[in-house]
Amino acid sequence: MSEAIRTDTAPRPVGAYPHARRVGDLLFLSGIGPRTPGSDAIPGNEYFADGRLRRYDIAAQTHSVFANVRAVLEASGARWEDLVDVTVYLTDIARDFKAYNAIWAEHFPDIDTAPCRTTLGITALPTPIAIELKCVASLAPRKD
Ligand SMILES: N/C(=C\C=C\C(=O)O)C(=O)O
Repeated sequence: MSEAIRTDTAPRPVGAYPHARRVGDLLFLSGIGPRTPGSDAIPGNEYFADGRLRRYDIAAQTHSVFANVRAVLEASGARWEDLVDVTVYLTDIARDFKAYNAIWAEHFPDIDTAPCRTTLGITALPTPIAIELKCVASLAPRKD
């Protein structure tokens, strides 16, 4: 049996999926991006008059996606420290890895308690975002 979690404190899903699903002591999050809950605005994005993306700010997006992941965790009864595995998708890994990696270290300062991480460069994401996180959290008691 599993429980689907949806929350207004995270960006609305762009398809028919929940923000997270709890299966026993494990919590699986859907891919979460940096869109602002409620408005869909992407922090730091600037657009030309015709709507094309002019520039984006990977630092602003990275802080925002972490805040959104925190919101889903909290709505699910989990904490930041419960994250055990994170897959990070970047649409321009050559440009953005360094800045994103530095912000990651701010949010996970202790390597002994940080989640496992895999970072991938990909061609595109479904919305005009540059970073998306796919996370797994464990609600089982930890020993560290
Ligand atoms: N998780 C998905 C998209 C998320 C986009 C966003 O947060 O902007 C999906 O399509 O599976």
